[in-house]
Amino acid sequence: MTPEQFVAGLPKAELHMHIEGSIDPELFLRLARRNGVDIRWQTEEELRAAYRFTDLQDFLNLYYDGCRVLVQPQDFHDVTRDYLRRAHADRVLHAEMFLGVQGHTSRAVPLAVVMEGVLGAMEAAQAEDGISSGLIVVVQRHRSEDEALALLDDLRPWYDQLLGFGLGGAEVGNPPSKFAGFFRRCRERGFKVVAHAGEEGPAAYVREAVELLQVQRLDHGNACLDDPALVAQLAQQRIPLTVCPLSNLKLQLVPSMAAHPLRRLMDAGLCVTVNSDDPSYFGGYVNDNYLACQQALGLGRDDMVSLARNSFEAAFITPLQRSAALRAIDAWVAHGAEQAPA
Ligand SMILES: Nc1ncnc2[nH]cnc12
Ligand SMILES: [Zn+2]
Repeated sequence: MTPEQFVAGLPKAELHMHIEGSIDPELFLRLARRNGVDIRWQTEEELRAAYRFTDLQDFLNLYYDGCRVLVQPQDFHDVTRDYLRRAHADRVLHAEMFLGVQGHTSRAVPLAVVMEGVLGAMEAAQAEDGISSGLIVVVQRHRSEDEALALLDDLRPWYDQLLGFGLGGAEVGNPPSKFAGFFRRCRERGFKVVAHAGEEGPAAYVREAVELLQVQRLDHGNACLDDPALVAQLAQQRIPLTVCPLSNLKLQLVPSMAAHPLRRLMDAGLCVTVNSDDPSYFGGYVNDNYLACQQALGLGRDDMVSLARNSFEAAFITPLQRSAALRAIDAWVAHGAEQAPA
């Protein structure tokens, strides 16, 4: 069995992807036409060529602009349903998805349009493909904490259908401490909390996310390696990292995949997971990310199995879901061993 076949059949969870980052070029053009939205590109090739970024802000400028093609509930439904179909094809059993609601409400798209479209697609994916999913609302860190608090109240009608809250957007200059009150209120209301930290920002931001925001998971977290005491703390508390290798490469945070810190994070004893972040902008879905690491960092089957097991340890799922997923991994590993050349 080739590494491609092994990864393709390996049961996994994806825990770090942005719904708005999964509009593939074909859907993007279709939605722009459907809604009469003026865009700069006419063909899928032109769009793909535009997906070259110098840093996170350069990417975010294009990404927020791209959100303009999402207008009606059906648009939010289509992009979510397409992603979950694609994830199911990568043998993702469970996906936790980020939704950047403020990128839509700030364009006067009603909250109900966004939420009903996305939640309907999650139900359809569960019914049709058996893939489970959870929704995490990410607030934009360049906006104020008051805006985040207002959004938390506005989302009250959907509390039962939300997993939790996260923090995304332009990291440097917008430290986690800016949102300490918001995260406290999210926790008081019983939500899971996660935050992007240490993607472009320093180890000090990772520490703030853990100590001030009390996150249950770190999104990226790569910069923790600059602070050995912090690494020891993350390992001891078993706070998972949702690492996004192709994203880091495309945003020029690492010079090559061979230089990616994934292996060092794993060797430090951290609960590391592999994810796609914004798959259509960064040129790869979750299995592409596993394979890029496997090839550049020489990961063996055991490493890939560890990453998949970690994804279910880190997921916000029930113990029953977790044990079923771990059994599915064991079954695939046993099957893989039977298929191995003598
Ligand atoms: N890689 C990323 N970092 C921060 N915010 C984001 N929103 C979408 N993708 C993001
Ligand atoms: Zn992200």
